[in-house]
Amino acid sequence: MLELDTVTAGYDRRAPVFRGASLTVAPGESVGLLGPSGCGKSTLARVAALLHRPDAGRFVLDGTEVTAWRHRAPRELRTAVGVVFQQPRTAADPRLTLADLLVEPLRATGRRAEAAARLAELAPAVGLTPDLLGRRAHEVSDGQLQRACLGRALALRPRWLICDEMTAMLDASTTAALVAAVETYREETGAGLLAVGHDRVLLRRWCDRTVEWKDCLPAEEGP
Ligand SMILES: Nc1ncnc2c1ncn2[C@@H]1O[C@H](COP(=O)(O)OP(=O)(O)OP(=O)(O)O)[C@@H](O)[C@H]1O
Repeated sequence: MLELDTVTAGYDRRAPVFRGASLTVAPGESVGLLGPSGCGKSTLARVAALLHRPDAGRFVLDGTEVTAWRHRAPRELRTAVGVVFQQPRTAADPRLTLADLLVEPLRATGRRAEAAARLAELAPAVGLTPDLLGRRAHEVSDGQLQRACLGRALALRPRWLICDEMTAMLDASTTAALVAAVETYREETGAGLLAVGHDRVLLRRWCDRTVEWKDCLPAEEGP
């Protein structure tokens, strides 16, 4: 279970972006989080991806309360969550070839020996042909780079996947291919998904249920 319970977070403790947001995703479930631009969806997604420490509230992942974020988070929690962002250009190290990008998490966790075998599975799973694997970020399209970023997120076989506007800048066919790659992975592994975005039609079609941002927040005080 992924449980965000009355979380307050932002970038200035005196003026948080949101207060008291709650959201739960069951194992194997896919939840789409919809809301207006700037409300804080990405910030909440980053809390769930162990990338942003909240100011208050609880985050419980598979029964373990998270008390440390980013590099301080225990490895078994960090590797349980894969994350894909909107902008592959800012999320990918430009020095790496797509092949190295795909298996970067294996190298970072001391599992270099598994890299070749995992690469052979990941590249076709995200639709990257062998000719693309030797190229660097500046030599591929946004869609091709985003495929590599999705592959990287799947490299350690996470139990949870967080897709923050993963397809916002992609065309319809690349969007469909990336959604299909996520769903194939989920069918194989039973992973849960939190997909954040504005595209109501896409998220309703993709996810088991969608949640409106306002429904994550506490009901307003009565008059
Ligand atoms: N690193 C940061 N430092 C300071 N403020 C930030 C930072 N990142 C985001 N913000 C601000 O926090 C607020 C919420 O941003 P966030 O990206 O979480 O919203 P969002 O709902 O995901 O928006 P969008 O749908 O446009 O991506 C915005 O006002 C934004 O300007």
